[in-house]
Amino acid sequence: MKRVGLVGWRGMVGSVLMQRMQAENDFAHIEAVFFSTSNAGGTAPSFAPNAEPTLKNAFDIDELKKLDVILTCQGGDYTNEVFPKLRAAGWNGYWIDAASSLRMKDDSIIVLDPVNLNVIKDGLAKGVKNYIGGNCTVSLMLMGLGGLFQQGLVEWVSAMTYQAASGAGAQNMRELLSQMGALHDAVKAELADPASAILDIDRKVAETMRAESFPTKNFRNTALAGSLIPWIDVPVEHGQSKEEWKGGAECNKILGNPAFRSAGSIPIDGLCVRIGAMRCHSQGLTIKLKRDVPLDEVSDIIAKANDWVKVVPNEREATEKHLTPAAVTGTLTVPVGRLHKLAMGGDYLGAFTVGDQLLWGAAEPLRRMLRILLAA
Ligand SMILES: NC(=O)C1=CN([C@@H]2O[C@H](COP(=O)(O)OP(=O)(O)OC[C@H]3O[C@@H](n4cnc5c(N)ncnc54)[C@H](OP(=O)(O)O)[C@@H]3O)[C@@H](O)[C@H]2O)C=CC1
Ligand SMILES: N[C@@H](CC(=O)OP(=O)(O)O)C(=O)O
Repeated sequence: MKRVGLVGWRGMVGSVLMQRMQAENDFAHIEAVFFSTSNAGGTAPSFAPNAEPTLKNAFDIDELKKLDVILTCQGGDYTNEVFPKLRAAGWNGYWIDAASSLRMKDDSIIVLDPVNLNVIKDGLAKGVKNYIGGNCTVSLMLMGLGGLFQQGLVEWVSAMTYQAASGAGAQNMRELLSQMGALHDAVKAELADPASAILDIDRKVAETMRAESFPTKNFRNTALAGSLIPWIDVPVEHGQSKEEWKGGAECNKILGNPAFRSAGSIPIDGLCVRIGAMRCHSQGLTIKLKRDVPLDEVSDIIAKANDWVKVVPNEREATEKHLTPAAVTGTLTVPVGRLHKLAMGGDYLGAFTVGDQLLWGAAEPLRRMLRILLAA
């Protein structure tokens, strides 16, 4: 049985991972060793039957060296500190990671097996040891539209995103709810009175979200509730945010294409926007097809690409019921809808997709990579 070290298991992504690993009985197939950056020597969680009883120190290179596989959701700072030391110490095990630090390195593969199992298998055969989960927005787009890419039908994509608070972290989810509460509190009396004027309510809400006292520390002094933030992560070249750059860079790497912006890669670009959803990212997509593929064929290709994508008919009721963060949150289903040819021509496809950014966007590709390794 492989000894698998779990780091970051009690964080937000890690907790979702633990839930999924229990649901899929993954712990029956491994000897789990739980690590902590803050509580070494504490009691390890009881849900893993073959686990060591105490938490190990996540910075102890000698302990980490004893493992066959390390699966970490601890974050990029941890990876940057520990991974180079571990490799320098001669450790040759498999490193599976949620953080972005190693994604674009030549000796790592971005894992999303329903889309790139061939790339993963090729990597394993070549002795690649680092398998990194993709950016949530990228993974969710490919889970939804992977079929079109696999059939070689995509010339370029423009993705306009609507990203949930969870992508910014647990504290941001809390802050979003605090903002919602503060807005409601500001107009509670008026809301209880059906005769109150809506423009008075609106004015008070606007004053509240602009006030010094509005809880905005985690969102960099910006209101999200009742508003949106059209910038995610740090600026990079070409006027893009880093989140926007990841769309092109990671998608092409996942698909095994030449590097983004080089000959033979697929141009993928757009604007990434934070909105007041809890943990589902949504994306409005313009897809330039290489030819005018009939819509029923497009729909069929998308639907058959994997077991989780579901095509939602381009109808109002079906869209309202199945193509929203409220409908999708907490599930592995990736609905794709609003499919129609755009006014620009028959080779321009409009689409909208929604996905849980903590499941397919973060935890699920990691546990599936572990199972691929165990089966290899
Ligand atoms: N948030 C997201 O949407 C995504 C995140 N990622 C990656 O995953 C990494 C981890 O993200 P995320 O799970 O959001 O990070 P969290 O902040 O939720 O957890 C990270 C670590 O913080 C420590 N921690 C300190 N206080 C607490 C507490 N009260 N509850 C739980 N853990 C606590 C834990 O380490 P310890 O037990 O050692 O103290 C935990 O493993 C990110 O840095 C990113 O690289 C990837 C994709 C999506
Ligand atoms: N940046 C993403 C979340 C995330 O953690 O992405 P990455 O895994 O690429 O760092 C968001 O804000 O929604």
